[in-house]
Amino acid sequence: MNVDLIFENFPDLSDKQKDQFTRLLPLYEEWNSQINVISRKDMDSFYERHVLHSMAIAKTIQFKPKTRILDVGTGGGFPGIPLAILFPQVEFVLVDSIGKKIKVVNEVAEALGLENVTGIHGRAEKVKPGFDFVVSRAVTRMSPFYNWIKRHFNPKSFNDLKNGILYLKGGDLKEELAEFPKAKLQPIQAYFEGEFFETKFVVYIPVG
Ligand SMILES: C[S@@+](CC[C@H](N)C(=O)[O-])C[C@H]1O[C@@H](n2cnc3c(N)ncnc32)[C@H](O)[C@@H]1O
Repeated sequence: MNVDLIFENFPDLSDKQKDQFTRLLPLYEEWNSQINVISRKDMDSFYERHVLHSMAIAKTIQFKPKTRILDVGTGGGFPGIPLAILFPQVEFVLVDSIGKKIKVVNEVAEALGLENVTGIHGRAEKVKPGFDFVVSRAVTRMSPFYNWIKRHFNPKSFNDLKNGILYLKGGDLKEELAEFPKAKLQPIQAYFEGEFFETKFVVYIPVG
């Protein structure tokens, strides 16, 4: 599984973006040998499980330039780094409570020349508000997550979707999302082929 998977699913990438996506794998291989940010067994399917999965958000919404996005619990930079490559005019703040993961985020962003990425070491609850969207993957259940970030949003939206949360989640979410009647689930399988995506969704919850 290589970077062609990304090029096939996003055929309009510029040469610069293609180069950045191609360089992601060797960069993460290098960093992962020093600091474990991606499970080693997943490195074989890095472009599918991490990069393409993160980019499902971009099939749900095309962020407009100057949109501000917070990636909560980004770990080594997912979904924030692939989205930042895809939307160079959009500002991304990637936060994680583990400092060494944020070191990897900032090193990868610098190596790729991603001037639209800021990595912050800290807790999501404490980040200064002012975002249009919060993106996330594999951090916690929606109820505590919502409480961490519900005051982080700009009141007005200029995108095609109202400001809110875009969360990559899997499994049976009926119970978890029962208290969020406005939640919309978009199956990722509608965008990408592959067994990995069969039970996964982009969950969108408007906030405010
Ligand atoms: C399972 S990892 C997922 C990392 C990344 N989103 C991904 O999908 O590869 C969960 C991450 O959330 C971070 N985290 C948990 N609670 C947090 C909080 N309150 N604020 C910031 N980061 C948090 C952890 O440090 C960890 O790196």
